[in-house]
Amino acid sequence: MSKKIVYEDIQEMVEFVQSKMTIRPTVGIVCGTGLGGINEVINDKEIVKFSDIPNLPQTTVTSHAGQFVLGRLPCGKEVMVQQGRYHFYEGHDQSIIVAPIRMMKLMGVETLILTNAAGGLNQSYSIGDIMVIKDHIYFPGFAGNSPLVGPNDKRFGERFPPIYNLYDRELRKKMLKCAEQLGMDFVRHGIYASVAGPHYETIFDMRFLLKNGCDAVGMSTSGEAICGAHIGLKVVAMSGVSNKFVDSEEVENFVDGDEVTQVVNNGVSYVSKLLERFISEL
Ligand SMILES: O=P(O)(O)O[C@@H]1C[C@H](O)[C@@H](CO)O1
Ligand SMILES: Nc1nc2[nH]cnc2c(=O)[nH]1
Repeated sequence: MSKKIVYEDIQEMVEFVQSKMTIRPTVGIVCGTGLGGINEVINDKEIVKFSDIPNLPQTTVTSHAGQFVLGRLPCGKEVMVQQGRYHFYEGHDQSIIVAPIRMMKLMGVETLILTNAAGGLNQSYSIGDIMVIKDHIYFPGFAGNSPLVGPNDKRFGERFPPIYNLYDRELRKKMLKCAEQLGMDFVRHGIYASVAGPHYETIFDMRFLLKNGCDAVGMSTSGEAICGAHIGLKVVAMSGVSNKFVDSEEVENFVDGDEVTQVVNNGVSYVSKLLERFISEL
């Protein structure tokens, strides 16, 4: 387990990044597996690798680049893109997983957009659909693995943050409206089950999640969202559906890691189009 990152560490990281960058972002984007496409439309790019920033380890997931890209979208908004994230299953302390979110806040970000690759549970979903996250069930949090466990530093936020409207209602409405305007009828609105991984689910895991109202399942996002709300960011999140639950005991497997990246890569242009429109309307 890596060391715990405290407020002063985040300040040091932000000072380092700001000493090298001229962009002052108001929107933060976390790119999930295969969802780095927004970078292609960013102008005036400034890039810093996680491994160059004090206190941050490199990500261990091959499809996650491990860098921040700062720059300007065609609409003029300045953004900070986290290309690659830390996952709980990599063995990181929770404070590492959420450190980039806390950095974003100290750098001036107001709106946080989280993306991920997820398995579709809802049988009306298709591979390649995008799901705007309405709410989540955060299983690691139930089991005592919230990023907010431990001494609370008030500079990050209050001890008992209410998260009733975690995935901000107004932002979700705006995102869904943008999807409609763009004619993206494959954009859904559903419930994300966040599990620890790294193993995928058994048939009965999937049946349990589905019965309890979950539409998609993945291994990230919820802790980052909670941490974002704790520190005062407005949060919106979406999943790219990379595979689909097949409820049959005859099927050998319904998901494989390489396929997840491949499928999401194919849908990237849609995700970045949607994000570009959404950010231009913030
Ligand atoms: O970072 P995300 O949530 O997109 O990554 C998902 C979850 C696992 O890392 C991996 C499993 O397929 O993809
Ligand atoms: N836990 C989990 N994570 C995923 N990420 C992409 N697909 C899946 C899936 O089916 N299950």
